[in-house]
Amino acid sequence: MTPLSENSPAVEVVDLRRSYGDYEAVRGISFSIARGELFALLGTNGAGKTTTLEVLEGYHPPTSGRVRVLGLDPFTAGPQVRRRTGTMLQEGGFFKELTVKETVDCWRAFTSGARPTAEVLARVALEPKAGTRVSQLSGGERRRLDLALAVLNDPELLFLDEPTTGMDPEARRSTWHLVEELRAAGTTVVLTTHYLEEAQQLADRVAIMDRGTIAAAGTVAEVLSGRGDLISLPLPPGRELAALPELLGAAPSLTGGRAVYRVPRSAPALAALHAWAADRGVELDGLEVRTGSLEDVFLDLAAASPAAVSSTAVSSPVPLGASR
Ligand SMILES: Nc1ncnc2c1ncn2[C@@H]1O[C@H](COP(=O)(O)OP(=O)(O)OP(=O)(O)O)[C@@H](O)[C@H]1O
Repeated sequence: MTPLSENSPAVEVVDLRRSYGDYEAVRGISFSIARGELFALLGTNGAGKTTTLEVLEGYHPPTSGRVRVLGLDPFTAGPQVRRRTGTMLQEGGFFKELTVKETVDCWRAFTSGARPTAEVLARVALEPKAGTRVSQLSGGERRRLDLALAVLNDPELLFLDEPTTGMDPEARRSTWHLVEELRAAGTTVVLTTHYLEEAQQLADRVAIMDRGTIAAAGTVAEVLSGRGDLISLPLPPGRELAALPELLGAAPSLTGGRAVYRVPRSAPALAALHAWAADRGVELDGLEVRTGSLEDVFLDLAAASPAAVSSTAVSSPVPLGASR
């Protein structure tokens, strides 16, 4: 067993490739995750996130490239890695006839160092459902049970594959709170999500996958840097507003009933816009300004590869596509 020094990364991926038959789902990606970091793997549908996660979790070997988790090869050293990691899969494999409490008791029986059942249920606010059969839980409650089981023994490294899918906004926020607490206690977290607000809220760093490669990576600020701000007005524009592309130095994209202009910085663009409007007595009704978001990065990826992204990306939190 290779020891993990304090400074070695919790996860190291070098030129990972993974094929299913002739189809290469992951095409040579590299990244590393420091201990205690929360890293979000984002991407379009079918981009290769789950495949990457499954290689990290030791379910598949890489087709080529090198992967280390807590200093170990997760495929050949599966049991050692699994003792120190927690995993919340997209689909939990529950016995549906057991109650919530029986499910936790059952998992505790074969997990060393597991927390007491009452504490586990309290962590995810499922105490009132302790006696309910798993088959009668809502989708969001089942995800909370999944999460409780993933953190049963306070893992050093936690894999969360779309943890809040199906949760209502309150449950989502309390899950974020729990994930933040775990991270504050030093847990490294690898998260995949289609909710971009979730990544913006939680992640120290993100990598955005598209068709098996990493299209952008860094802190959210780094990924957004240089992308500019967005100024938008409702459509149809008044006749005078036809001059705006020249004034703002950008042609608009037409989306959601609005003309959206991307400018390098909003402050000088707005000053020029208001001066221009005051000179001509033009009203700028419905003017909105916002900084760029991860959603914009996705919309750009969608424009480059329309088939890869669902068309539902409108407002946050936004599921950019359904789970497999
Ligand atoms: N067992 C498999 N056999 C063949 N192809 C597969 C298999 N699993 C995944 N794929 C294909 O590999 C590609 C990547 O799939 P993957 O599930 O890793 O993507 P993803 O980014 O997690 O997508 P989503 O966001 O839709 O869950 C997809 O085109 C998928 O159809």
